Amino acid sequence: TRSTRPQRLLRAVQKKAIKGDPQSVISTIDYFCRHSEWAMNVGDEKGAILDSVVCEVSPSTALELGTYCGYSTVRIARLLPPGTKLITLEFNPDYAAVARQIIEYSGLQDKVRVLWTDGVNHIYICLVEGASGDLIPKMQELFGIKTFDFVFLDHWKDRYLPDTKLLEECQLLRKGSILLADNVICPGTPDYLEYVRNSPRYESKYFKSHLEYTKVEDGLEKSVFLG
Ligand SMILES: O=C(NC/C=C/[C@H]1O[C@@H](n2cnc3cncnc32)[C@H](O)[C@@H]1O)c1cc([N+](=O)[O-])cc(O)c1O
Ligand SMILES: [Mg+2]
Repeated sequence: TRSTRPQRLLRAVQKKAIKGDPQSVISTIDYFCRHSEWAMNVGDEKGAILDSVVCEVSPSTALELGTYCGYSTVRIARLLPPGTKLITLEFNPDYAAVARQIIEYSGLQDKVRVLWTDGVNHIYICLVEGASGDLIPKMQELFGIKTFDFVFLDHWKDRYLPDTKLLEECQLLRKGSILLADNVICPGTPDYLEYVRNSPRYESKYFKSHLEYTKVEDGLEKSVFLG
């Protein structure tokens, strides 16, 4: 059967990127998506904004919702000091398999710790297969996480708001926690945007950019949880 787009993206990384070099993995994926096949990675332009926010926050605990191929996982992990806990959630096993290989190819697998959700044994790779709605309530129990300093939202757009409310309910956000949301214009997350921009519990700011690898407007919304 025909390969999938994530598999073709992985093959491009294995063929063209320098093993153990995260920047080369990132550049290879961006080149592939610009010149061969578009894919829904946050991309280089919005990725630079993501980088600046990660550096500014320098989180000791971080959560990514929607790993997909692991592009933004590598972008984030390459900026984190060792010992940081970056949990990335992906419920599609095929995407998770590709992401794990891309994370390992970049040499970041020890930095990006994952705990499986099978509850049987904890294999330390930071990629958890499971749905955010099921996993968020288990963060303390499974990973010993008290609160997240940084959350990157890039999964199904209608999950941003329910998962943000779930993070609040599970007390996984503290005063000063930063939420950074991709695609708030395209494809758009209107209910999430309305919430973080009008809730007294958040201070929000929009970073105008473009949809990855295109000239279409898109942007990132950075929201500080005020407690
Ligand atoms: O649709 C987009 N992203 C959805 C991303 C979804 C990814 O997150 C996972 N997921 C979903 N809910 C989950 C819950 N729990 C765990 N993984 C989950 C899905 O298995 C997929 O790997 C998108 C679309 C465009 N676009 O131009 O069309 C551009 C973008 O930048 C995008 O991010
Ligand atoms: Mg996105």
